[in-house]
Amino acid sequence: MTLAPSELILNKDRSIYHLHLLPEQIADTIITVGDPDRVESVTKHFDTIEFSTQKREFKTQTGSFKGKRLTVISTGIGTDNIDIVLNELDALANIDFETRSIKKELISLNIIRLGTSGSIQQQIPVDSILISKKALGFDALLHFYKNESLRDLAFENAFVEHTNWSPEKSKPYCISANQELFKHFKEENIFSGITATNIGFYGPQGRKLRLKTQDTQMNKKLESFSYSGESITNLEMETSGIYGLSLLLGHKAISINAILANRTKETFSKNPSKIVEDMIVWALDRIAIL
Ligand SMILES: O=P(O)(O)O[C@H]1O[C@H](CO)[C@@H](O)[C@H]1O
Ligand SMILES: O=c1cc[nH]c(=O)[nH]1
Repeated sequence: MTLAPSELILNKDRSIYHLHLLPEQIADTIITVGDPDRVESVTKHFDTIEFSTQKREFKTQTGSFKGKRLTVISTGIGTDNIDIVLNELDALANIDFETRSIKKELISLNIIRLGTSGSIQQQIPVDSILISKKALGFDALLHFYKNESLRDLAFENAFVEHTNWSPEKSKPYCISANQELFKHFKEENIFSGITATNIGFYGPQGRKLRLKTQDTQMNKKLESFSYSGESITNLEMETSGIYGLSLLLGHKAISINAILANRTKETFSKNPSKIVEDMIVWALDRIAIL
């Protein structure tokens, strides 16, 4: 099947539409960060940088760390951007841009998010690092793809019942991390749990400045929810989309976050850049031996 110009969109230089990348410019292991400025916070540790580009919020650098070729890309904020980044990275790896057709041999990328997040459990303090064992998506991204076989429907239904989830919102979807990557990164001093991915930073994460939220008890309900001994630990805005699309496309994904806020204790890190740097340094050493 040939992909039409309206579906697989290439720029004049044959790069993919939003990311502005050519297939040979990405590595098989990709680090995603939300903030474009965080790309260089990662690549400043590299031995060499072979390539840099930026279009909109999507900044990319490919280089080498301890002999391993890595690409670091910023996604900006939200799962709407994750739709673009994951589909375009997959196209770079698995679509032949000359014939505009899907390759016979598909590549599986390692996708590692190094993000920031807010904890909703007392015992997960600011300035800690957390790996997402599962993601619970409050965004609607995955509902636009055929996805039933990937989801933990029993978990989702228990959560909807516990929270009395409004039918006006999209149904939360629950997706697991890649188990191999989860085991590779999990360590004693690193927290793990279920990450809720939200479609906003304020109302959708229960923050109240001037506007009232639809359910003022939502964060308390998230904190008290437990299913098969597992709890929701933290809130951010990309992991569910990364886990869902990676599984659908045959890539391996893990999301690691520096905890900047503790919503239960109403605290925020006094030095957020330090824990983000600590996370980067720790994660790079684990990524180098993947
Ligand atoms: O720091 P990043 O990776 O952007 O992650 C978190 O920070 C942003 C909100 O401040 C959202 O993208 C959220 O997921
Ligand atoms: O509370 C927080 C902190 C960082 N990122 C989020 O999305 N929420």
